[in-house]
Amino acid sequence: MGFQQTGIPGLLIYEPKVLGDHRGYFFESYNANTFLEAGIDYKFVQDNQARSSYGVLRGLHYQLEPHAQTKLIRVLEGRILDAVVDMRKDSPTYGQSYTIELSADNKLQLLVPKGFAHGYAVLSETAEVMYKCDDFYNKSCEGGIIYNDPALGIDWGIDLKDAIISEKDLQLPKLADITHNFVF
Ligand SMILES: Cc1cn([C@H]2C[C@H](O)[C@@H](COP(=O)(O)OP(=O)(O)O[C@H]3O[C@@H](C)C(=O)[C@@H](O)[C@H]3O)O2)c(=O)[nH]c1=O
Repeated sequence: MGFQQTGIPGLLIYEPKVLGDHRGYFFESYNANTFLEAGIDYKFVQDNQARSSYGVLRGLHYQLEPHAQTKLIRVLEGRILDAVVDMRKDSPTYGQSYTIELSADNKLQLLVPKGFAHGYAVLSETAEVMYKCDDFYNKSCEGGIIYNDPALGIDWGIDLKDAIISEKDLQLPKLADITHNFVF
């Protein structure tokens, strides 16, 4: 319960406290004070929700400054393999990827700071994913990394032959071909 480190600075796992009783369960899926007490102070301004079926792979995406986004990701239904890549040039873990299974059952949330690329693959028949963002969507600031960049070697937990990927995401470059700098 609470916040766990991932080994990548700023990238945290949050596990809410679930209160069960004879009716089912209740939990605070987000409480700004809980985050503040852990020294985490983001002003989330946009919530996104996406439904996808098995094999859908979205990402890896980020927004550049001045609209870079911190994201807090969780799953309302089903299971996903969530993946992030540290793109902060000044980070000791620059270029490292991190993956975690997030599901409606485990209720884990991943806090992804600015300067990371983010994506996920759906492991269950369907999945409903929700994430909070601390800046608004801005199409002109969008960027991304190709999901199968060999330098990252991300295991998405699905057979990539079955992956369902947008045309936009299939055109994304490798990390090594990205020239802009993310420094925070
Ligand atoms: C991300 C986004 C998209 N859109 C629109 C653009 C487009 O018409 C439609 C679908 O957009 P996309 O194909 O970019 O959706 P998707 O591939 O789900 O994009 C998302 O992927 C995950 C992995 C992230 O981390 C997010 O930040 C976001 O980039 O929704 C918004 O209106 N607001 C938004 O915030």
